Amino acid sequence: MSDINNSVLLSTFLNGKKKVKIIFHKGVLVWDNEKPPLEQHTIPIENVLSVQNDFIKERHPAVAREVNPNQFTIHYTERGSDNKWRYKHITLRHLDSLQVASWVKTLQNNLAKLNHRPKHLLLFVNPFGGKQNAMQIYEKYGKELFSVAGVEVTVNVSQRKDQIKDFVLNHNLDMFDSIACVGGDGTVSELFNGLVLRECRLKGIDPNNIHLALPKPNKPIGIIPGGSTDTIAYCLHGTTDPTTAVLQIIFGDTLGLDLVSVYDEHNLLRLYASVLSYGYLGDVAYQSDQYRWMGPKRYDYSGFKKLMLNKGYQGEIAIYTEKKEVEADDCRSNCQICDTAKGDNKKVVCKWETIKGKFFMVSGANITCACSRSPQGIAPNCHLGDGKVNLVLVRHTSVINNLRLLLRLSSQDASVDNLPFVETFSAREFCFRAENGISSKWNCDGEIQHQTNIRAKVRCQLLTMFSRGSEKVANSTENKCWCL
Ligand SMILES: Nc1ncnc2c1ncn2[C@@H]1O[C@H](COP(=O)(O)OP(=O)(O)OP(=O)(O)O)[C@@H](O)[C@H]1O
Repeated sequence: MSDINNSVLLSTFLNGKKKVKIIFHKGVLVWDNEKPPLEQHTIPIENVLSVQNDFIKERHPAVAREVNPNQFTIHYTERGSDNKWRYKHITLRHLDSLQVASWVKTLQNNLAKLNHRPKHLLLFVNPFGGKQNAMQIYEKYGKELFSVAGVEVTVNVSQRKDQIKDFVLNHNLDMFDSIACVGGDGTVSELFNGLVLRECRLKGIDPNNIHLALPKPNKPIGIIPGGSTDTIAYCLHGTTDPTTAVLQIIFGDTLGLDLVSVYDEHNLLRLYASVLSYGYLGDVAYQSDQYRWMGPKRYDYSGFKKLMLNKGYQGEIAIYTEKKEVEADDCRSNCQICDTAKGDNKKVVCKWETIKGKFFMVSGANITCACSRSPQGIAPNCHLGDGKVNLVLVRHTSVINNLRLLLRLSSQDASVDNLPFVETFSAREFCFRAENGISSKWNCDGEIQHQTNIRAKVRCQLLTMFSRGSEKVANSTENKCWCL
């Protein structure tokens, strides 16, 4: 770090025919600083992907490429106000090749110090989810950027459901320093379920024992959205923009994401990262899977049908909590609450509380569950890594109230928690038991879970995710839908 602070460079280069005065000082590149603020560029080295000498253009392909000693390119990124990161580059020329060499060497040395950046990435691609274009997403948005940043990518295209999970469980992953996937929430879920079970196996921990701490997978995980809703990616990065997701992996910065382990009476059923939902959303997931050929529109179709049916489910919910009221704090980049939870080893005193009733929907949200169609999500105050879920209970009422709920879910500003038939509780664990013999399915990160009576426990920051987090965005013009 001290070297970064000590290097100072100041030169005037040519960019095309334009003169560019550029300074590198205290790890920050600044150019165009004589221009109005909006046209200036201030790029910390952490936002630079690479710095490369250019090559002299060869007339014949058989001739080996020769380095141009008078020209180099800085590949860098800038963040827009909409949480989207953009890739840019600037080519700089100088008659004095020593100037060029000095800039390239200094910047490359500074970049080399960012040794948390991935170098060998294992990338899973699910060609089945979303619009079935995950491979095209990688080719279009990922391939070139990874190459510019010097990340060696090994692509593994999944051939069947659960293949990603089986692969990470059974293969040696030592040659990779990081793992990512192109897919939706179901693909991410396969990946982390496999990684946690792998770690349990390696450390001899019984994953079915709810009382044991689950081991953290030892590699950071990246997500490039390629599914239908992509809630996990949206909640991490504040957007489902694929370029942004690729850049989050390249930057190498991470944050801790809670996972929730779900059990029946005897065994671990699975771990989830976004939401475990019973009633309406469980029914929608169950039915919409039969309409997968419709693509993402299947959720709108099944969602509307289930909304009009207005089924209610009798059940008993027990929550384990030290304070059931939810604090109204957003989780953004460098979240203080998640930061505190990370290093917090002190035992909290919790107690069980029971709630009974007839519910339209019961959801244990591990993250806000925001997505482009539901900018606030079902649990707007939920944190990525605070060790708690927000349990959102929607009482069974009228179709009109269900409509109000769904309008709130698709609203940019209003949230569901102040509707009179919605209660939200903060919990570290929860149990659900169906009553009266009529039951729904559980929707677990978009996958159907058939067991009805379950117990769920939050595992604080079990995953290390590639992301710099998100900032609040003022307005969104994206589509709204009926279901979520
Ligand atoms: N090659 C494959 N063939 C069939 N299914 C697959 C394959 N690879 C993965 N899967 C499964 O595909 C399912 C759907 O994938 P995914 O969840 O990524 O997409 P989605 O459901 O469209 O998106 P989202 O969950 O974000 O709404 C997952 O259950 C995953 O396990």
